[in-house]
Amino acid sequence: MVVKVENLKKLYGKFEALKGISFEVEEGEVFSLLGPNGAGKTTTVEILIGLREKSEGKIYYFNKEMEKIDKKIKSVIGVSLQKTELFRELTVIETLKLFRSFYKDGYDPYEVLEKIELVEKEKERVKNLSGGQFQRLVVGLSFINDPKIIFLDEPTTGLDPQSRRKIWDIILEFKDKRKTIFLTTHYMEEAQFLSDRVCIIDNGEIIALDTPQKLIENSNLETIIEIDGVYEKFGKIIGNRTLVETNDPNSLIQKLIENKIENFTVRHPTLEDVFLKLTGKELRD
Ligand SMILES: Nc1ncnc2c1ncn2[C@@H]1O[C@H](COP(=O)(O)OP(=O)(O)OP(=O)(O)O)[C@@H](O)[C@H]1O
Repeated sequence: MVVKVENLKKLYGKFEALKGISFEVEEGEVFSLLGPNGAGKTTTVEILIGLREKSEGKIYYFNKEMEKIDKKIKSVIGVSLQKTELFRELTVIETLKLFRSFYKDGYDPYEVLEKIELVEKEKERVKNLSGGQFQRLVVGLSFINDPKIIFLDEPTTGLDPQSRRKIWDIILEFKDKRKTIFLTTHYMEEAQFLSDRVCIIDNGEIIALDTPQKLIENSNLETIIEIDGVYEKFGKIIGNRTLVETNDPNSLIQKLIENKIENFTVRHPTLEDVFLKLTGKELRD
């Protein structure tokens, strides 16, 4: 086991942001915390990397309990935070070299430059990078010390699909190297695609934890029909769509057609449907 938490609690004043969560992260897995805004994902990550104090509970790294996250542990973890600030006037390569200089061991900055596909931007100032390029640089910095475990807190939030895909490729490369990745995201398709196990968190509590496939199987959801438009008598209304869960799609489709409803898609359930079933809420923003 790489990281384990037991009954982790965090209070901000009287507000309980984490209500006693427990989980274990195994070596070489992509473990995702999936939950909506405010679920407690950043709080969890920042406690695990030693940026915030826990209120209660136990944290273990490599089977050893840690009262404080010490320097030794910090040297084997990599971190990409949501609101990372970099020196805007430095160039990309200067930034990589600077961060590399903080550690004894690690990657050659030029190798990282290649991995994050910013070779053409080597001499560009950080302030001139696009959102996706900046985020790739942040992810690159998270593994410059060749860490054993990498924490990526919502690394793709706000990025376009192509930039998101590039970050996914970097994450998959880590995975191939058997690195342990602790990812937080509120994109269910990201969690579903990248993760070995997903921990669904809402309001500071874990509501499910398993492989994406098992989470879907155990939800007993069968077929989902998504109708364009609001039809309360058929299912749950999500924005301007209606979601219907059914184990008899054929008769439902017939019913829809009889009601002159033709704009719908039939699909397999996703983690988003699991989340909706467990919480009654949508995962999306
Ligand atoms: N420093 C703080 N003081 C008071 N409340 C806080 C503080 N930081 C976070 N919170 C609250 O704790 C809860 C969990 O926040 P957290 O940032 O961990 O959620 P999150 O799942 O990471 O959400 P997001 O995706 O928006 O970052 C939220 O209700 C948030 O408002």
